[in-house]
Amino acid sequence: MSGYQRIGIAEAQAIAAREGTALLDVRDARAFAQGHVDGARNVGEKELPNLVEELSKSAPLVIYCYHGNSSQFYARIFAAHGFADVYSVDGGYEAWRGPNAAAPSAP
Ligand SMILES: O=S(=O)([O-])[S-]
Repeated sequence: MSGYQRIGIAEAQAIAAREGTALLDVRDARAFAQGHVDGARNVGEKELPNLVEELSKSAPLVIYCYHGNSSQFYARIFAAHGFADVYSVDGGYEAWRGPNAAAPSAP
């Protein structure tokens, strides 16, 4: 099957926790530096050609952005390059971090 799936946060968290899953954060570097999901890798459009060569096409690939729109753009591209298990996270990072995460926690 080609294409990608849109998934919610609970499913995204479950898939991201699986061994071998690649988790991509496609927001800008500044947003990533301010906070991101553990284990995520920050990537941009320029890196797409390298990523389609580098990442496993059979391993799950979970992509999130700010709200779940641009991650679909990336997901479509990976799927078109033969990635079999591609997910775009509905709600993006904003949903993933949850309503209680607005303020960074102080040490
Ligand atoms: O990152 S976004 O396209 O969902 S605003």
